[in-house]
Amino acid sequence: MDSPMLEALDLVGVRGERRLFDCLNFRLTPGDCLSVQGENGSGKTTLLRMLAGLAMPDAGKILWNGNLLRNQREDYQRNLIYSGHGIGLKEDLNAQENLLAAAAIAGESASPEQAAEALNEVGLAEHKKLPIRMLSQGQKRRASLARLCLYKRKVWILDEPLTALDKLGVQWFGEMINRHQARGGMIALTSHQELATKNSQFVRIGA
Ligand SMILES: Nc1ncnc2c1ncn2[C@@H]1O[C@H](COP(=O)(O)OP(=O)(O)OP(=O)(O)O)[C@@H](O)[C@H]1O
Repeated sequence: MDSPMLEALDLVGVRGERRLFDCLNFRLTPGDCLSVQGENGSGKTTLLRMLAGLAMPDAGKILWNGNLLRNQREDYQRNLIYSGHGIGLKEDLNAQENLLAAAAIAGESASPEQAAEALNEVGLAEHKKLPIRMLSQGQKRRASLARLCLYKRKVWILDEPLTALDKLGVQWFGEMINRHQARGGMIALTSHQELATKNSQFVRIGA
């Protein structure tokens, strides 16, 4: 297999009594962005968690490079950044410490200088030494997204990455997405806000 590929084949998601989505089919190759759309509670997070290898499909398959994702989760995780609904930061650590801890857990070697540079990129140059609990919601979101600048992974799965970002933040994030696509990265994301992306595929779930 020459280039990476993430594929869903007849994917089904069931929660409780509800069939959230049924027989979804899509394929992401380098430069592609999948935008998952739907109302609150329609199953977007459920789908993204499946694509991140964090939840099992109820039927159908997810393939990574042509093989079942569940049989190669470790390899897949090394290619993935998953950003969930929450910000996933430790409130008592500062942004730089959080970023270095996240990198260590992800098996990435990152120096304090590189972490500081990533935080500069997301506009937190002045705030990187403050405990997360002292940051605004938008600043926390930026600190959480700094991982995308710090380590290079092929697949970004992002659940509501725009939450709490201001206009400039949304613009900056859009540019980052474009750069990732131009480098051959793949993205699956959901957002209740408009985000202009290139090479987008749209999946709408729910009614
Ligand atoms: N473990 C579970 N057991 C039962 N129902 C669940 C479980 N997990 C999620 N659900 C339900 O599945 C539905 C889809 O949830 P999900 O979080 O995927 O929606 P969403 O589209 O991401 O919503 P939002 O836009 O509000 O973030 C919801 O009705 C939720 O209550």
